[in-house]
Amino acid sequence: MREITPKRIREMKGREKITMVTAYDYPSALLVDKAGIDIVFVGDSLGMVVYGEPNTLNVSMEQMVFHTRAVAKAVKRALVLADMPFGSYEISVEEGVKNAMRLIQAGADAVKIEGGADHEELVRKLVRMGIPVMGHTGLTPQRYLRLGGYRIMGETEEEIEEILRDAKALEKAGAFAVVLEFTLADVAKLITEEVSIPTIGIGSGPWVDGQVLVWHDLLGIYENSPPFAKRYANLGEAILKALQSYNSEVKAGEFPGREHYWEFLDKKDFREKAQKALGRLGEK
Ligand SMILES: Nc1nc(=O)c2c([nH]1)NC[C@@H]1CN(c3ccc(C(=O)N[C@@H](CCC(=O)O)C(=O)O)cc3)CN21
Ligand SMILES: CC(C)C(=O)C(=O)O
Ligand SMILES: [Mg+2]
Repeated sequence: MREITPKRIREMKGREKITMVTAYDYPSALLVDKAGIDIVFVGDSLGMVVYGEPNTLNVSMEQMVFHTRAVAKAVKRALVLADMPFGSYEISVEEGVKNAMRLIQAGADAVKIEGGADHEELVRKLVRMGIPVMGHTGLTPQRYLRLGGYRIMGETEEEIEEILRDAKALEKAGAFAVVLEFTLADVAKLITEEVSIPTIGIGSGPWVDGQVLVWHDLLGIYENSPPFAKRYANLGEAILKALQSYNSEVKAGEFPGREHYWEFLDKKDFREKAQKALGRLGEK
């Protein structure tokens, strides 16, 4: 059992801000855990930042299982959360249960589902079975086609009502937290006050119980980051410089240098061995 549990996350509301960052592979998950981040999150955003898709609609259960397994191997302390991808939980509660179990068996401590009111039954069933669930409302990227792109949510009375209904449904069904993505900050504040479970915001302002960012946005290794993401480093630039140095050093014959290879000290010894090896090959 890892140190950060859904119960701990729940208890952080009103006491300490919750931090969450995505990771999709072993080395990045090691670093997120080591940094003291509370939740290491295998998001379906991997479809975009790892696989180059224009949205998150083509992410499969297989991809989520493989990436979750790699991340889970690295994490000792943080809570490991895995996204349920598009198509893995909408058709029936049974399919949702089966797929959530696959993510748990791959090493996740909890799963995240987009939507709230529409999936109350699934959330309740998973929680009863012992699978902790995080909800997700506001901008739900899996509704990309209906929304006609990614945009801020909660401008109209109807949208505010929908977000409130989702958050309250999730609380009632037993979810341990809810992501509020790209809502007006006032709406996120209202939700945070209206529900007893922690709200984790992304692009929804400061009046929430925690924040989540995508690894590639935070580190500056993705060109199409959303406008609300903050770049804490410019690793894209650093990586490009390193690759250009390698390229020019190989072309110039400067790499590998003397410290990066091993040679026979006794050249005569080598010539004799090579002679014998060549001769033996010739006999065949
Ligand atoms: N790299 C990355 N970071 C994220 O935070 C993230 C993903 N990918 N993929 C899944 C969702 C999608 N997200 C997004 C992406 C773009 C905007 C956005 O508002 N972009 C433009 C407009 C784009 C459009 O017109 O479609 C903007 O300037 O508002 C918002 C949320 C947040 N999530
Ligand atoms: C944007 C976050 C919350 C997400 O769902 C993801 O990275 O997949
Ligand atoms: Mg997601």
